[in-house]
Amino acid sequence: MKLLVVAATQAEIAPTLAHFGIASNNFIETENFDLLITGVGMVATAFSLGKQLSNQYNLVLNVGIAGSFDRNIALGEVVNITHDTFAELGAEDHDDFITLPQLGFGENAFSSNTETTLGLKKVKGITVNKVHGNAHSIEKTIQLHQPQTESMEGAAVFYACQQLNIPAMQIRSISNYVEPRNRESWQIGLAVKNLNDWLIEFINKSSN
Ligand SMILES: O=C(O)c1cccc(C(=O)CC[C@H]2O[C@@H](n3cnc4c(=O)[nH]cnc43)[C@H](O)[C@@H]2O)c1
Repeated sequence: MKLLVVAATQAEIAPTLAHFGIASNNFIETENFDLLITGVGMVATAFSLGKQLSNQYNLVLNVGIAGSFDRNIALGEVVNITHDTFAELGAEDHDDFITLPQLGFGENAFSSNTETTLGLKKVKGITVNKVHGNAHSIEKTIQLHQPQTESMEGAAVFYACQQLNIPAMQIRSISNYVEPRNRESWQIGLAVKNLNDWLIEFINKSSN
């Protein structure tokens, strides 16, 4: 199986690079898997995948950290985001929001199109350009999309993979709750450690 691992930043997968002795670069080919570091956000992700994604891959695995709206998910928990929506794509209508499908311009939500079972909690995410940090906008987003998690890339990876009909999965570890900005409470170190412990095991299993 040819696997492409996609992450936004090198920091999020540094323990995996160290474990496999891989020198850091934006695109790395190894014997068992390839690795793409896209940069943060959906535009950087789409551009980067546009250059590197091809049908030679049997699976694209998007990994990273994420925020959680759902307090039943612990900080540091690794989850499988199976459904992801471009939450800001649409039009404001005074106090209301018109989504892209409601405008008649196609889909705004994409899914993991693989049945691989991982034993992780399956959750529903949104992808945003602007990380939530305001009580009012958080409430409006919950009413509109009922998300459990939030990242800045996930839906872009699912979108690109759907275009080429390549199976995709999105595995993220929760670094913070989505709440009025409180950066001191983020647990990025714990999230990165747990994500990479999972990733190293997954790569080892899938290359056997
Ligand atoms: O300092 C900040 O405000 C900040 C905001 C977002 C991300 C970061 C990072 O250092 C990591 C980049 C990476 O993290 C994902 N992420 C993590 N938590 C969230 C969130 O609550 N909402 C959206 N994205 C999140 C994201 O996918 C970035 O690529 C620092």
